[in-house]
Amino acid sequence: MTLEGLSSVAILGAGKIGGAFVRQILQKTGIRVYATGRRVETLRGAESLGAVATRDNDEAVRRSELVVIAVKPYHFPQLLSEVKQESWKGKIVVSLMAGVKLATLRAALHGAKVFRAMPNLNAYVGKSSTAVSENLYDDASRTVEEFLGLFGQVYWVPEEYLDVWTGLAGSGPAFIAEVLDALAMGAVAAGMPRELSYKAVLDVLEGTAILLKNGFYQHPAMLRDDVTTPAGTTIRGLMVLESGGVKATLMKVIEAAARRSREIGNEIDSRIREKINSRIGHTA
Ligand SMILES: NC(=O)C1=CN([C@@H]2O[C@H](COP(=O)(O)OP(=O)(O)OC[C@H]3O[C@@H](n4cnc5c(N)ncnc54)[C@H](OP(=O)(O)O)[C@@H]3O)[C@@H](O)[C@H]2O)C=CC1
Ligand SMILES: O=C(O)[C@@H]1CCC=N1
Repeated sequence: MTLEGLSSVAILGAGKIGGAFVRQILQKTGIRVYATGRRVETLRGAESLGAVATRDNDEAVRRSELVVIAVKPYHFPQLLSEVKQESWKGKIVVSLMAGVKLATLRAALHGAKVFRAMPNLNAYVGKSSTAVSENLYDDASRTVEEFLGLFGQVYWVPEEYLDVWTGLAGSGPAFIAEVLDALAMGAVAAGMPRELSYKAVLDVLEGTAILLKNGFYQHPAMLRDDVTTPAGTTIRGLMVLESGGVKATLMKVIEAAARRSREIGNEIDSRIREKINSRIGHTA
């Protein structure tokens, strides 16, 4: 199935990332979107974007060919109890939940073609960097790749990289935002108004990203060296950066976020297995 062959998509949990997906799908395609949530504000928000908003997750799944799971990982067990098992059959399901493993998803969503993806909030403007696992089904994989392409760049990666990807690219916008805020505050401390500092720092970010992305430098360290004049201003700043252990700290930031993604995956797996076992116990 190509994207053009898709008539309806369900977004289960039209919150921050789910809402960004709803927005892009409706801006770029004629696909009908069923968006779910619990609070009136969530449903109204989705409706105002042009989605069919409902609290009924089962109905949203039944009426759609492709289903996106965009609830928090710890809400996944509850979501599962709201959708009949047979409703998942034959559906393409793309989970955006941090940490939740393919094995867990496959155990929970019998009969569905399951994908685990990790986008980021830049999906709101079609600039996500999204990793997805695994490329097992010909037709469905093509559909998923085209679908995720609506939100930005798509990379097929082995599942073993997805927790790191979550720490780096999924959480990334928050880390970059913190760094930008700190740099702008530094300029304020040195005497420049906040608004002007913020504008300047965003320009620096954009230009640096373009230089690196377009291959003008093979490595960020080469760009750094071109900026750095002997006994100039940059080297003085770099010395402070080094003595503050900023680079090591940022490396640990990504490591810690990736570790948390793995922990979440294990926690949710135990909860889902318990749920499945108790269901089997019930029917035996
Ligand atoms: N935020 C981000 O940048 C990214 C998040 N993710 C992943 O996406 C998922 C969502 O995160 P985020 O968008 O930040 O979280 P939000 O809390 O903004 O969105 C989650 C949504 O799920 C809804 N929800 C919860 N339970 C149910 C249910 N039983 N039925 C229907 N809707 C339900 C909530 O509805 P209500 O508001 O009405 O309570 C809420 O709107 C997480 O698993 C996260 O790991 C992945 C990549 C980036
Ligand atoms: O903080 C989180 O857990 C989610 C996953 C990636 C971005 N936000």
